[in-house]
Amino acid sequence: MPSNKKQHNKNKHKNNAGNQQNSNNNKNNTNNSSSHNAAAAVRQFEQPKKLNLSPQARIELHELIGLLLKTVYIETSNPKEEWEQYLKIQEILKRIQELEEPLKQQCSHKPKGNRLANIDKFYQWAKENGLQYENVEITEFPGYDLGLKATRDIQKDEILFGIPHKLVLSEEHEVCAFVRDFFQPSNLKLAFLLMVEALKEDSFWKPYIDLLPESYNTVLYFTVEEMTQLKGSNALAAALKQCRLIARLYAVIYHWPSSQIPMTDFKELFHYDLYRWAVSTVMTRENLIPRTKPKREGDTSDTIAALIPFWDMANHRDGTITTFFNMETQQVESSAQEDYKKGEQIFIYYGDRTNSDLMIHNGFINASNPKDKVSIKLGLSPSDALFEKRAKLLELLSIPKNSELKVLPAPDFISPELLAFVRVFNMNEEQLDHWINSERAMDLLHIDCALETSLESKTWQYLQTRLMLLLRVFPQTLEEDEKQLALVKDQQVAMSSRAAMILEYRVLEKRILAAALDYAKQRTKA
Ligand SMILES: C[S@@+](CC[C@H](N)C(=O)[O-])C[C@H]1O[C@@H](n2cnc3c(N)ncnc32)[C@H](O)[C@@H]1O
Repeated sequence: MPSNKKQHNKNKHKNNAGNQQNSNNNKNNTNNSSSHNAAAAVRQFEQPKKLNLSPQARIELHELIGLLLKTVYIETSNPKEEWEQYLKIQEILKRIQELEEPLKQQCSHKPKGNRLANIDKFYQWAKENGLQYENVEITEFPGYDLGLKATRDIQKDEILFGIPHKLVLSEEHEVCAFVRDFFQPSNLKLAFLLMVEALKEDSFWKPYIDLLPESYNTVLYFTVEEMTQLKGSNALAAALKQCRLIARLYAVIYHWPSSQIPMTDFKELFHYDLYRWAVSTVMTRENLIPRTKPKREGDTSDTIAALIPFWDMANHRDGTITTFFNMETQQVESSAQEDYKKGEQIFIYYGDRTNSDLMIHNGFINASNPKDKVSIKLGLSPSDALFEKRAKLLELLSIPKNSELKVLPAPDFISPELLAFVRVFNMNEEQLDHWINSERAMDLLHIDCALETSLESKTWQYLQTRLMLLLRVFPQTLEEDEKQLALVKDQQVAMSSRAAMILEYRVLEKRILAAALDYAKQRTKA
């Protein structure tokens, strides 16, 4: 923190080097709350007025945020209403972003120019604070932005780097009680903390923040046109929900009392674009680490979300998780999941995620994702005369009566729970009674469970119809999308990387559905 007015004003107009110097000089003070408070008070007093919006802009913003709050709290009851709500939210946010543009322009979280231009300051800061890395460096890789490169041949299981706890940004750093209690999920606490640090010119984390991307490909950055391209897909509902949640949190934070916020000029500087950046930074880069401090009231999980500088430059490839928090050394350690030749990109495995999750939360997809799945929503109708019996049998199978069940890639196609649900759904009363009283009810989860031919045939017929309907909801056929994707990959059609990701996502989802449909057809014939 700057300790006097002169120093602060000087920094305001300084280049990065000046800020970095200041950050290094003050890094040991970041946990000293009395000097923090005193410095913050000075900051508030001397905050240049140009950062503030005009009174007219503030009045309009205030009204728009009121409208946004009303809109996000409307409960929708079908996909059409959800979509209309999304459009309304986007329209309000668009005007909010226009009004807040001066705040965005002045926001110090924006890396100055090319990200790699900030790399030396990052390394200096990271090394001074205990980062241990040899044989690995941050560099650019086409299609990935930044990534980690092996600077010599590396063998599987070799330790790649160690990152001390001091360099790990988590809720255990300075989150005030109000913020801590407000956000349940650890990653939302962390996003708030990052946002506050990004607004400080002299944050301890500045060299790290300056190396982060300026924007992301998460759904929070999708245009309405891009979101439209997800119509019919499995990912749409979750994507809209995410946009609505972050719009709601933005509006709620806007109304927080200044006295509760751990930064004096926060209310003047806070804006939507900064919030979606912070949330997206956390979503695309977080890792879970064990708590090092005792749990407080309301803390349920033993792990917390954390941003881990340097580690978070590694891109994803299928494999196994090789990053661990070493409690003895209090370091995050990562080992090589395979052999690497000098100059090759080093990948880590982010964990099992569907392409829908990857696209919504991580802003990329994995074309050969072995963990991909497509959900089908199924539920029992309370007006069904056999509702109670079906519900009872489903309970015996530990399947909720309203479920999202999974269609899987080859060679599985239909998950055991989906198959069992559809079997139960198609049983007559006699069959339900039989299976409720059978010790072998769990056999219904197995593909080759001995069932009456008529029930088996109804089951596969039902699955065929559902899969066909899911494919028909898309405005474009699989063949049309595949053709378009081939043209994009051959560079015969120009498309933004985000639009190409959405197109490829649709292709992958439809391929899973189409392959499962073929399988269901074969089973019907059998
Ligand atoms: C933890 S960061 C990795 C570093 C990042 N590439 C950067 O430039 O800062 C995760 C982000 O990297 C990109 N990424 C990671 N793995 C990828 C992959 N297999 N394909 C494409 N992009 C990937 C995505 O943008 C993702 O949100």
